[in-house]
Amino acid sequence: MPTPTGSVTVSAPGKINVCFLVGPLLSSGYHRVASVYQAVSLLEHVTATATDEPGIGLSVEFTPGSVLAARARRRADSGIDLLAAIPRDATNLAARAAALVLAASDWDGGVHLHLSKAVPVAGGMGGGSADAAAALVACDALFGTALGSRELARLGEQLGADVPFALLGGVAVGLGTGTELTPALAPVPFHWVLVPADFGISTPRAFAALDEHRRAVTGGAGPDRIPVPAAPADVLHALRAGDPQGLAAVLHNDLQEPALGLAPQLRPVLAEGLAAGALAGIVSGSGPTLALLCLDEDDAEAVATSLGHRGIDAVPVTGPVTGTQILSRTSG
Ligand SMILES: C[C@@](CO)(OP(=O)(O)O)[C@H](O)COP(=O)(O)OP(=O)(O)OC[C@H]1O[C@@H](n2ccc(N)nc2=O)[C@H](O)[C@@H]1O
Ligand SMILES: Nc1ncnc2c1ncn2[C@@H]1O[C@H](COP(=O)(O)OP(=O)(O)O)[C@@H](O)[C@H]1O
Repeated sequence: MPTPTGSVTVSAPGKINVCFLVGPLLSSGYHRVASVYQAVSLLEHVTATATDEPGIGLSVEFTPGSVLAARARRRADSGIDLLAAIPRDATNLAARAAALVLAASDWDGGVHLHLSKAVPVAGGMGGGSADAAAALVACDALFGTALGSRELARLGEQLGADVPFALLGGVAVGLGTGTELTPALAPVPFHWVLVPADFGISTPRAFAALDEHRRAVTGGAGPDRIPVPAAPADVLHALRAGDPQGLAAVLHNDLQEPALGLAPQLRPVLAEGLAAGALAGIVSGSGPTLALLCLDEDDAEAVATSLGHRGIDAVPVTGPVTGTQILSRTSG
């Protein structure tokens, strides 16, 4: 392998689960799911730079011009540092990804990762997973490990259930714990308005709340007895047909009620989104980001503007978009 020099910058998308069905609880603590992922045009960027000193360095910013950056500036005025929610040590998903690629390389130096974040943190949109996917691809290109997409997906799976999808992008069905991916067709863009919350929801807490609810309604029967969910044909049909009204009718997330139970203040925001003209609204993944599906680009702009007038941050996006992409490479 050649000596790594310079930097590689890679982008990776956040995601919405347009359908998320949660099946049985496994002994690993994970659940079997059927997830229909759609990658959307809210991107994370990771720049990996080779360093002579061993180890993994990390710096993080909110992408200049993003809603996250604007919000962070407002909160900084009240003495709150929103970047503090992002781990800067070896537990950061991007650092863990870099460590896996370093281990597969013969480079005895290190790497510095710079994360530029536009996806809400702990928002149910897979931002950390996107950072991990981007770091895997950036380090693979930097170290010349040429791991290939299957091996990168295998490493991604070790980092989190959403990482393989962030590598792939587009639209895909995820079975197993969400990592067994089959790409699906969605030839026409869909228009969404994202409403990021100013707090996070822990993914394990949302799954645990669902399990508790299931225990309560089944009179104690275990969440391990829930049937294994299958890919939803109606959702895949609406995506293939490019039919936003059809998709609006079948959006579904088993984690929505648990997330709304943990964050009831989201209910009126969902209602405001519908009143502003969205076709339907859903909690993305384990929340708390809301994804409002709109008829077309003009409607999405109008819904975002209307919510903005009511003091609610709202970001129009489209999907599907591609997975990880190498954007630039400098040679030191
Ligand atoms: C819910 C989803 C929907 O896409 O996304 P987010 O809301 O986190 O973005 C995913 O299933 C999350 O993916 P990810 O955030 O990568 O999860 P991981 O780090 O692998 O797992 C965190 C924890 O979530 C729970 N978990 C995750 C996936 C799964 N199939 N079953 C689970 O029960 C487990 O408690 C696990 O310890
Ligand atoms: N690169 C990263 N960006 C954001 N959060 C990270 C990252 N690495 C680790 N984390 C941790 O993972 C948690 C979930 O982050 P994130 O991926 O943004 O949300 P979600 O799993 O809801 O999509 C955060 O609360 C944080 O503690």
